[in-house]
Order: sequence, then structure tokens, then C-alpha cells
Amino acid sequence: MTTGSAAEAATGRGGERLVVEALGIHKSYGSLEVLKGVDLRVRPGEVTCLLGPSGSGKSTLLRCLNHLERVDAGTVRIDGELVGYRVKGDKVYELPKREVAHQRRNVGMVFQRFNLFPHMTVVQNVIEAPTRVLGQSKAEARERARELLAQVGLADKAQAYPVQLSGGQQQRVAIARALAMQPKLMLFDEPTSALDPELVGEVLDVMRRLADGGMTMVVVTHEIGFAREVGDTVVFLDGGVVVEEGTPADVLSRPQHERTRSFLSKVL
Ligand SMILES: Nc1ncnc2c1ncn2[C@@H]1O[C@H](COP(=O)(O)OP(=O)(O)OP(=O)(O)O)[C@@H](O)[C@H]1O
Repeated sequence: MTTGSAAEAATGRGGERLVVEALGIHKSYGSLEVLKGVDLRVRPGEVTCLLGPSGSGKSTLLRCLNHLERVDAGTVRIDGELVGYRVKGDKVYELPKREVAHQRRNVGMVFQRFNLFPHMTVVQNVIEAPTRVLGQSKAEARERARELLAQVGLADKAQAYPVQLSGGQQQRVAIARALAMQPKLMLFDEPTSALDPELVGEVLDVMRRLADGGMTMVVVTHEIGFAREVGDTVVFLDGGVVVEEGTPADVLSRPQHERTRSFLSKVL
């Protein structure tokens, strides 16, 4: 991996504050080169939607952002902080797991599958991490959980178990659980693709409200309507490279690249 200067780390290359600054990301699995030098920059409060065909590297990129995958080359900074590594002099050290876990507190992640603890109620799921990791008291965490469950429209489900909820409700609990850690950034990896079609809208509505509230988000999605309405930036990835990026109006309505046009003609 490579690194930049401390000033760059704090502000991004142009002196502008960035929540995500990923530069020159390379990632291979064995001989399969999945990311071939990807840059991604996300400003505070911005929603970036990652689109691209299956296998183009979208999930891998997302996972590199919080060091769930180790990059082969390149740097990731979240809110100015180098993720997964420390630079001392001209040497680069990988951080111990404990410190990586500490960094991940800044980043909420919502996956395709909700991964709730099945033996815990909804509210127990939401307060688990803030009490265990942030050291919040149960009373404090429950109070915050009540607010978050109201925010995702599940105030009346606090005492339910995951099995008693629909997929859409479980995904909304997963969002509340991620928000309970007060993240600076939310990453969504195809959050609606495991849901029955009639449940997709309720999850997208919660995400839309989150965006309206100013949350910085990177969303891997096949929901082009969401990208168009909610995204500030659309990044089209194909074959492990960013083929095109810009506003939804530009990329989705006036794509410049043949690969983008071909992808959109299949999904629109
Ligand atoms: N842990 C892994 N080990 C080996 N290969 C992997 C691993 N994770 C992903 N891959 C491969 O890397 C490529 C990119 O996968 P990735 O999940 O990032 O793509 P994607 O654009 O998110 O695709 P999809 O839209 O289908 O989820 C695929 O060929 C996938 O099979």
C-alpha cells in the first residue's frame, strides 16, 4: 500500500474535507484482479451510489472502505484517518485488530442480509454494540434506541424477535442498529436485493430520510430510481475501474461511455 502526507490525510488532496478518500485502490483474489486502481471521494452529507454489473467489484470496494478487505495497494481515509494502517517515518504498519475495530465505529454497514441476533429482541439488538463497545449505560442506549426505532418506523416492535418481523422490518432494525453507533458514514451493500419487491420501498424510504437528514452514505444498489432521486453522485464501476462518475442526471440520463449505456439499457 502507499500513503500520502499528513496534510493530505486531514483534508483530501484539494484541501477540501472528505468523509471518504480512497485513492488508487487495487485488490485481487488470487489471480483475479477485482479492483484496478479505483478512486472514490465522498464529501460530508453526500450520497454516492455505486452501480455496475455483477462482479464489477462494487462490494469489494465497499468492504475495502472499512478494512473488511485488505487493499493490495492504495489508501483509504475515513474523515481524514488512514484506515487499517499507521505510518511511522517511511514505514507502514498494519493496525492490530483492536485498533481496526475502533476505527470501524465511525462506519455503519448495512448488508444484503440483516444478520440480527435471533435470540435478542429488536431493542436488545440495537443497544448491544453501544453498550458493549461505546460503554453507554443500558438506560441511555435504550433511550437512543427508542428514538432510532421511531426514526425507522418500528417504535412498536422494540420487544419483538427478528423471526417475528418481515425482511423489510429486519433491514430497518439493521439500519437502526448501525445508527446507534453514531457513525460518520453509512455503507449500504445492496440493502434491498434480498427483499420481496413489496418490501423494498419501506427500506428505501428510511434511507432517503437518512440522506435528507445529512448522513454521508455510499450505497451499492441496483435501484436506479433511488440513485436518480437520492444520489448526489453516481459512480459506474465495470471491470474493476471507474468508467464514469457524475451527477445522476449526467451518468443516468446522458452517459458518455458505451459500457455505461450498455449497462443502463439492461437495467432501466
Ligand atoms: N472473498 C473472495 N474470494 C474470491 N473471490 C471473490 C471474493 N469476493 C469477491 N470475489 C470475486 O470478485 C469479483 C467481484 O466481486 P464483488 O462482489 O465485489 O462484485 P459486485 O460488483 O459487488 O457484484 P454483485 O453485483 O454480483 O454483488 C467477483 O468475480 C467475485 O466472485
